[in-house]
Amino acid sequence: MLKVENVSAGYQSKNILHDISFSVKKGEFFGVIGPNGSGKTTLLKLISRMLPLHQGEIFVKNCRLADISVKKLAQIIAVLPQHFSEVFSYTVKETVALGRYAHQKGWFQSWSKEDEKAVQAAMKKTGVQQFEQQLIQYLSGGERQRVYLAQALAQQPDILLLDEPTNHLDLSHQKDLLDRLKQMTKMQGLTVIAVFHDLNLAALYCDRLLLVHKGTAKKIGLTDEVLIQSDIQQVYQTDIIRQAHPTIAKNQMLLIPSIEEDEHETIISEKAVVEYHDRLIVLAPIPLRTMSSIKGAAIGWYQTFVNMFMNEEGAQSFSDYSPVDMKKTIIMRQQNQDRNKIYRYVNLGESSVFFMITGTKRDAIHIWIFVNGKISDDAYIHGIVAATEAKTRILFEHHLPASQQRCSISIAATQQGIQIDSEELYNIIDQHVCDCTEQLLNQE
Ligand SMILES: Nc1ncnc2c1ncn2[C@@H]1O[C@H](COP(=O)(O)OP(=O)(O)OP(=O)(O)O)[C@@H](O)[C@H]1O
Repeated sequence: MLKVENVSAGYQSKNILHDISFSVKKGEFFGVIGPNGSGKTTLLKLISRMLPLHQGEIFVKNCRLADISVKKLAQIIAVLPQHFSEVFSYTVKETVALGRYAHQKGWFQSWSKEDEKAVQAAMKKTGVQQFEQQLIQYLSGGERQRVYLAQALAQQPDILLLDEPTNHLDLSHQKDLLDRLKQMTKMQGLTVIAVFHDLNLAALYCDRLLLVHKGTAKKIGLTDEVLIQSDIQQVYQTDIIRQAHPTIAKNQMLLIPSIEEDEHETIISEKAVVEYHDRLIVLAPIPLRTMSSIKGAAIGWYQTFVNMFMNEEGAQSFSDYSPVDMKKTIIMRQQNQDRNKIYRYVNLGESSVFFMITGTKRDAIHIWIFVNGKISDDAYIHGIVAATEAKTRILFEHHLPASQQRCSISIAATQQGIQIDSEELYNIIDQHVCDCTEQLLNQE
C-alpha cells in the first residue's frame, strides 16, 4: 500500500529525516514512535505530500506519490493532524462534510446520497452525531478531535494518517477510537499510520512500529521487537521497565519516577513484628511488592502481613481489632492457638532477608519471606519454588506427607537498595526454609 524508499527530507535545505525506508501493507495498523522533535510529524507530512522530498521516493498503491493528482491523493490518503487550523463558523456536520470534497464530481458539485451516507456513518463511528448542528467552536478539545477524525473517515480513504490521535481524548474515548480503527483495519482493509507518544497504546493496537531517533529509523518491526527496554531507555533517555500485560499477550512500558528514596532505608526484621496472643503482625513502614499463594493476593503491594492462630470465626474480628487497610493486608490462618514460630534474619551485606515461619506438625506451615532489597519477577518465582521444595523435603524427613499439610508462602520485597540475584535468593531461601522448618517441627 505504501513504500518509503531511502527518503531524506526536511525544511528549507536542511534534512530532518535521513535515509528512511519502510513499507506498510494494506490493512496494517502501523505506529510511529520516537521522542519529541525526532521527525515523526515531518514523516507524515512527506507521506501526505505537504512537504517535498530531498532524496528518495515514496510509492502509494504502486504509483509515485509525486505523480498522483491532488484529487486522487485526497481519495487515497486522509490526515488527522496534530494541530487544527480552526474554521469556527462551521457546524459539526458541515465540518465533517468537507471530507467529501475529493469524492464530488463535475463543475457543479452536488451532494449525493452516498455523500450523506458517508458523513452519517463517520459521525456515528466517532460519536459526534449528537452535536451535528452545533458550531465547532463550542466543543471541547476532545470533541473537536473526534469531529476532525469523522471528517477524515468521511473521506473514505485507503490510508489514514493520524498524528497523536488520542492526545485530547479521555480513557474511554481513546479506547473507543482505537478499537474502532483497529476494527476498520481488519474488516475494511483500512491502512492506519499513526504517531503515538503513548507507547502502551502503541503496543496494544499496532501491528508493527517504526522507532524514529534523531531523524533516522532506529528500529522497525513487531511491537515486541521494537519495544525493547534498553533501546527505549536509550532513545527516550529515561528509566522504564517492560512488563507483560496481565490479560493480553502484549508488553507494556512502565515509567519509573525519579523520586528520591527515603533517607532511612526500610529494613524488615523481627523488630517489625507485633505479637498478640492470637496473631503475629508484620507492619511494614512502606508497601512491599508481594507474591503470595494466598487466594486472591497473587502479586501486589501489601503493607500488613498477619499470621492468625485461631479459627475462622475469630478471624473475622481482625479489622475491628487492628485499624489497617484490609486492601493492603495479607492474612494467613492457623487452626490452633500454639503460636509456634521461628524468626531468622539473614544479613547479606547490602541486603538482607527476614524469615518468619509458623505452624505445627498437625496444622498448616506458613512461610513468610521478607526481602530487604530489589528482586525481579523471576526471583519471586524461584523463591516460591525454593521455599516449597525445602519445606516438602523437611516434611518428608519427618514422615509427614506434604499433601496433608496446608501451606502458604509469601515473598515480600522492599524493592529498595540493591538488586539481589535470583539464583542467590534461591539458595538462601532453600537453606533457611529448610533449617527453620526443621527447628519449627522440633519445637513440639
Ligand atoms: N516548519 C518547520 N520549519 C523548520 N523546522 C521545523 C518545522 N517543523 C518542524 N521543524 C523541526 O523539525 C524537527 C522534527 O519536528 P517534527 O515535528 O517532525 O518532530 P516530532 O517527532 O513530530 O515531534 P513531537 O513529538 O514533538 O511532535 C524539529 O527539530 C522541529 O524543530
